[in-house]
Amino acid sequence: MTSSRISRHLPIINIASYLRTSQNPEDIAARQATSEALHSACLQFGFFYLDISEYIDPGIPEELATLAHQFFALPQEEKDKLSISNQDNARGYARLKENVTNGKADNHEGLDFYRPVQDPDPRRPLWGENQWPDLAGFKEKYEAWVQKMKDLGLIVSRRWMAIGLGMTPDEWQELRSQVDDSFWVMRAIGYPPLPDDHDGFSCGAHKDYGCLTFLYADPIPSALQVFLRQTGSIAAADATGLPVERGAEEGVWINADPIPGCVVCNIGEMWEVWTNGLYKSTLHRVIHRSSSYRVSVPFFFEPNFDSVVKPLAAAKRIQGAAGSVVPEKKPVVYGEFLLAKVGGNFAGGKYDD
Ligand SMILES: N=C(N)NCCCC[C@H](N)C(=O)O
Ligand SMILES: O=C(O)CCC(=O)C(=O)O
Ligand SMILES: [Fe+2]
Repeated sequence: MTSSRISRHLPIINIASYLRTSQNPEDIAARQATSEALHSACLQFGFFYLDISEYIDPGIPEELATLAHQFFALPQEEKDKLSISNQDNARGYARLKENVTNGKADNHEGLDFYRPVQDPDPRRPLWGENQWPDLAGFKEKYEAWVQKMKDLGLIVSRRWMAIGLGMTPDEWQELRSQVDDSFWVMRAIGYPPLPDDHDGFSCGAHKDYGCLTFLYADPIPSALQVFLRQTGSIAAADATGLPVERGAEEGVWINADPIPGCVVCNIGEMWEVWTNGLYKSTLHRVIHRSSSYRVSVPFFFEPNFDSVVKPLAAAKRIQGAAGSVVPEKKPVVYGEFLLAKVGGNFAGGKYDD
């Protein structure tokens, strides 16, 4: 069994081997192959599918989507009761077009949850309390998902970094201490079809902020799109890509349609710093035009709030061995970076003064 196959351009990587801890040669070889597939997926795309069907029953994320549909179908005044303005302007419900990307209103509504904090204070940015809908099973099922996705983040990082990036056990322990209390974010996003006259996107082009995003979405094609920079290999790989964009950087937008049993996974900007640019965090956007209401549930596995993210020795060794001279990226305190990002997500935030 191979752990990776190329389909619709983005690799599909099955993590089953990571769930087995045995040291028999077959399992070791399978984990090696999985890590190599992750490494090359990130060198090439920064985006891939993780087949998690042996890790979690595929019916479980479908239940999350069903609950999200129920929530978004409530009357506007019911949804507004959970408004982010009740809290820290981040945790809770944001109306259609309240989120802004690249200066334009996004045609989606969303319900955001963050890692709970010890001493909540709604006046402190990001430090309020989560607001859960009063729908049977909602909180329990989403909280169970948070636990599974946090574990997945650690399982994937550990094997991948040790084998794929060639980290020593000590180096992994050091990195582990920066993600073991992840300041995770989870969103339920609701996308009505994009009106023809809307000046913007369902979600404008952006990079994710942290480490790893695990996205479940309704099985609707042609919504999420990923920007592939136009390099020789990508140009050759692309047969059905959308029209080439001419801008600062050339490339193609390809669809990342849902695949049963898989989550779409991409690396965020902190990974770009850790790998000193060896891995690139990839732009993506959502253009949802089909007639149905679309729901997606991204889980963002992020560093700890206080983590100081800086280029890893393992990445610099790889760059050194390849003879590439790469200027070293500056350290970033994750929590500060996140605060600046979230502050920019709204047209006129309450912390603007
Ligand atoms: N935590 C994450 N990645 N949330 C999604 C970001 C969506 C883009 C955002 N409005 C922006 O302009 O950055
Ligand atoms: O809804 C999607 O497919 C993607 C959403 C996304 O990229 C995000 O929330 O960061
Ligand atoms: Fe995203």
